[in-house]
Amino acid sequence: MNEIKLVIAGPRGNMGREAVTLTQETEHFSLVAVIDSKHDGKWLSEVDGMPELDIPVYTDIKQCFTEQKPDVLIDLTSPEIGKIHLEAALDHGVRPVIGTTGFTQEEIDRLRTKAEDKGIGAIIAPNFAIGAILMMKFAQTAARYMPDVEILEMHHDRKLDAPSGTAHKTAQLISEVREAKKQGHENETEDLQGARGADMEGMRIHSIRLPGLVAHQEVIFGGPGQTLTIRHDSINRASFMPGVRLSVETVLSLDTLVYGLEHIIE
Ligand SMILES: NC(=O)c1ccc[n+]([C@@H]2O[C@H](COP(=O)([O-])OP(=O)(O)OC[C@H]3O[C@@H](n4cnc5c(N)ncnc54)[C@H](O)[C@@H]3O)[C@@H](O)[C@H]2O)c1
Ligand SMILES: O=C(O)C1=N[C@H](C(=O)O)CCC1
Repeated sequence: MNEIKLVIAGPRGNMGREAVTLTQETEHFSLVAVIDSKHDGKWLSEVDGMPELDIPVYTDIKQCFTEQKPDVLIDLTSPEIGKIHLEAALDHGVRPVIGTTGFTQEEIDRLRTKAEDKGIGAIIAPNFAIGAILMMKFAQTAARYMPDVEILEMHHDRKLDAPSGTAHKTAQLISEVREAKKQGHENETEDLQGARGADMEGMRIHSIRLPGLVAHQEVIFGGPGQTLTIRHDSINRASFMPGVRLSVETVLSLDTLVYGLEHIIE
């Protein structure tokens, strides 16, 4: 396979560190620069706790793209910054692989049009773990037969966004196969605000944040006399790296924006 020149945004984070390791362990991946919120002009090796790599650190993504001309950007920063970086990548003809969440459908549609106008691929992946993609696919299938469903997502307590991108995507996939439906008792009340969770087309989404967790989700279906629970657990961030690698390799041959790895692992 040809060498792929990569830039990682957020290299000091939990995911960014794993991604830096991935680039070092993958023969055809060449990490040419990283984008950090500080340490501009340093080498990665000069940043506390980072590996001994002579890779330049930039704080200005545009400067980075102009000087390094990477093929692919991997963004693992925050929902707010991920959006800005995706747009900057498209503007510079760099193919973005975005791991951050929080994109609205309108934003996705607009960015897809932009990617298509430029004729380059882009991937937004709310969850890179293959098991999580399967959980979502299985949940979509189950919802055709058991439309009463609640989603329980559980993450570490450093997570900024709620509900998780995965829960949101799961609800969206389920809504493609089931009619909107109010669940629970028609006269139910919330004596404590939020007790019934968020409401998406009648599906309830509950977000748990605790130290010790990484990323977990249960999709619980209920029908007369039975329940079905589909559960996925990421027990460490290495679980996301095969999906990151697949995304980088796939985005090169796309000419549109793909939202969700379920479109890639058919
Ligand atoms: N898609 C997935 O499978 C998946 C998996 C895990 C996490 N995530 C998402 O990825 C993101 C990162 O997760 P994490 O656990 O590594 O978080 P983290 O807080 O450990 O790391 C985020 C890093 O981004 C850096 N950063 C912030 N602003 C920046 C900027 N302007 N430029 C460059 N770097 C900047 C921070 O300094 C930090 O080092 C989150 O949005 C999270 O929800 C996605
Ligand atoms: O750690 C996080 O933050 C994660 N976010 C993703 C989400 O919002 O769905 C899933 C993987 C971990």
